Amino acid sequence: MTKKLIEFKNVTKEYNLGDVSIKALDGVDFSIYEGEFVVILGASGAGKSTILNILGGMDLASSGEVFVNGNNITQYDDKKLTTFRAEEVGFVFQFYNLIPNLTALENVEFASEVCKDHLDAKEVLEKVGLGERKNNFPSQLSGGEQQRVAIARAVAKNPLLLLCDEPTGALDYKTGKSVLKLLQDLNKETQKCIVLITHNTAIAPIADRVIKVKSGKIDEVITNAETQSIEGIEW
Ligand SMILES: Nc1ncnc2c1ncn2[C@@H]1O[C@H](COP(=O)(O)OP(=O)(O)OP(=O)(O)O)[C@@H](O)[C@H]1O
Repeated sequence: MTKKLIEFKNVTKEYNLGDVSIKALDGVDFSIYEGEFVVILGASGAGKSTILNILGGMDLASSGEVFVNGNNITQYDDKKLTTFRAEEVGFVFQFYNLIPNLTALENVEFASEVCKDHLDAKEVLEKVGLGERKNNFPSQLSGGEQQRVAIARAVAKNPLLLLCDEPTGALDYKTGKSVLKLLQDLNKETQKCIVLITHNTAIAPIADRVIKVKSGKIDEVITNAETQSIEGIEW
């Protein structure tokens, strides 16, 4: 049986703003297995980013437990969380957050070289189709190319999982699709677990499973019997 990689157990998150308390997550339970491509889907404000931030060790749950690869990360101290973020999780955000005065290759190396089992930065850049552009600075690359560098940077760490927060949010339709295809291909080729959050229901069929979030709760979990290639999906 496939191994459970991620488990959320009754996770809550409350933000206290003066007298007002906002329940961003209200008893969230789900599991994600090794090698899965999972889409977390929900409307704006549903709690998607909060889930991803807690899963990536960037935010702390108010209560509940989060297991990653068998370890309860809610019990980690700051030092352990820093190592977890640096080595176990690859992040891809809507805005690529590349370092402007480093080349594409240097951006990838900078992030990965601190990791024990990192991959060869040049090879990963080639894999995302940017071998020829390795000496370019971010400002010399298009948005889609910058996002590919950001994906290479995340992949080169050889992390346990990739967390992608609206990775196509700043891209046009066609470029966004090619970035999703890259993620889908990477998942198929390397079996690296990918968790991608989006509000775009159209892309749900590319995932092995879809976790729907609504008002801080899990609304529904859908298993796609067959995943669809992004090329065949229009929206
Ligand atoms: N730092 C914060 N302080 C206060 N409230 C917050 C904070 N972060 C998130 N929230 C609230 O928690 C709820 C869930 O937010 P979250 O960002 O997780 O939603 P989302 O599904 O990712 O939305 P979007 O698609 O718009 O990014 C929202 O009501 C939001 O206003």
